[in-house]
Amino acid sequence: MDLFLWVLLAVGSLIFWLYQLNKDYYVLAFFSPRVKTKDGRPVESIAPVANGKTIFGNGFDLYGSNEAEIFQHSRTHARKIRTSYIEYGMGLPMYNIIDPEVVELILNDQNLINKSVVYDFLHPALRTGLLTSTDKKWHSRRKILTPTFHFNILGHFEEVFKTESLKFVEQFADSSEICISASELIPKFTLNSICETAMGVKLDDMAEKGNIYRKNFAQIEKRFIKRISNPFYWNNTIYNLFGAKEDAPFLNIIHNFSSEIIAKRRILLQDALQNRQISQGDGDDDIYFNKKQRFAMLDTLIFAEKDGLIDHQGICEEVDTLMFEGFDTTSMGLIFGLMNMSLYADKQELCYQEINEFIENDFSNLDINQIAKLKYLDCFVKETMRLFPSVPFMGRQVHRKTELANGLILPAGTQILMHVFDIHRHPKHWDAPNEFRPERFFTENSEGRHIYAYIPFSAGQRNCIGQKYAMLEMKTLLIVVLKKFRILPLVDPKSFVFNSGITLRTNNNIQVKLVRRA
Ligand code: HEM
Repeated sequence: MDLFLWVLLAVGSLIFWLYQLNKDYYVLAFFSPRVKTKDGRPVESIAPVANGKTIFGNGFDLYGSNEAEIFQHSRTHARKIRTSYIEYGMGLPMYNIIDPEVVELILNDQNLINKSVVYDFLHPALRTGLLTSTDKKWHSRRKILTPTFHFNILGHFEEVFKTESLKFVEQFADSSEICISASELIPKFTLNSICETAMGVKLDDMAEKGNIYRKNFAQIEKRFIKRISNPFYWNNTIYNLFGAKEDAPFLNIIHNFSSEIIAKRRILLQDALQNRQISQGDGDDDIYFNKKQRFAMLDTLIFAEKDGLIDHQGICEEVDTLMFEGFDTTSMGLIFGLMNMSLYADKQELCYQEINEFIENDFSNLDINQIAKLKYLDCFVKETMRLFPSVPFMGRQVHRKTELANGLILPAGTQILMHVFDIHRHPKHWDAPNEFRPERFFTENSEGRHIYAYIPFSAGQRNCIGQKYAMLEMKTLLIVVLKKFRILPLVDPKSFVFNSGITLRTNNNIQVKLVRRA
């Protein structure tokens, strides 16, 4: 009897202790520390807590889901909850943001520049390059790479975009009309462009290897999503023991591809390294640049290596990062850009008229200055990226307790998930958010709109370093295609099923019909 009482007392005490502890930690969500408020108000009055599918908070909400279900999970919450919300799972609070007002608080906070744990899942592929690194390493890499995206350098890259765009349309030289799969052809164009501009290497004699690279990267992306959907694999040790070996063959192929590119460029640069001249100028000229040879971003890294600012491993990290960031993102922008041209004939016509006004038929004046005059095309591309942001999601991690101006206190370890896809379609900030209307971006129609309602390239310190490059590349191809062809629709986006990926994905093969202009 005594024993029974002792057991009862012990169990009662344990329950009482857990009950008390549950105020500070979501006990069943593996002791996730709770988000609190500065003035003691209920958290729900600022950010509702989403109901989980199991008693373990939200930790198993995605368990076993496929890419489309994972994508829909966040969309459904955004539709139902209609404001930024909190989830708890696997020992971590997750602050899901769909409001521009809250995104502004996060992206402007100097202490919130560390990426969320999800980006750790990219480490095997990208290691810790500019996208995934933190603190001093990130600062020093950003400093090395920033000058390579300077206006003057972009002017040189524009030459490459033009040449590659002309090569793109040359494929259809014999056809008066042709149905093409943008999903298949565009990634080849963007991979060629990034290899030449960033790496200074033409893919012409490595085309097959380029195809293999793209296929293997797609596999890595699938593995990445699988890892997100299985909370047991969020832990690196468990993943390395049970999941990582399946990644190895894909990783080897992409790392070998980038190593081969680096080796090729090192040979090309050997002369330049021997006789290198470093411009002493300030600002515009403050970049390693050999005038006899076309500059590539990789050159900056190789020269920085000579100055002891980066090592070979660091160069590989940045090359893998630039390849990945610079090819898949612009691919999606262009695929959806061509699709929207095909779907909205009247808006395509406005782009075409404008292009005809400013760009010669032989493209002789197609340069960065002329492209800047194409205001409607600019709005068209922006609207495409609003509805189909190549990077639909960004994550940050709170490394020490942080108070936000909206009254929330986020404990250390909180994962901040910014859903760009939902922010870009937030009904409070966008009229008829699902309609394609480039005119929204006219200056007079943008007045009063929250600046953070549109963040395809992020904002703040960790914004996209390649945004001007990306816009230029996408516009150049659209200009060349539009000058030569009318673009007709072959797909209905209503039938699309979106998938979660590192970038926005759909299983649908996006095709368009090109009809040669007279
Ligand atoms: C349509 C095309 C593109 C889109 C929509 C895009 C979007 C973004 C976004 C949203 C981020 C922030 C990611 C985050 O915070 O997690 C980012 C970062 C980055 N992007 Fe882009 N990007 C594009 C093209 C490019 C290109 C062409 C390059 C390079 C050639 C590039 C290089 C990078 C790098 C290196 C970062 C990391 C910057 C840092 O953390 O300092 N991106 N991009």
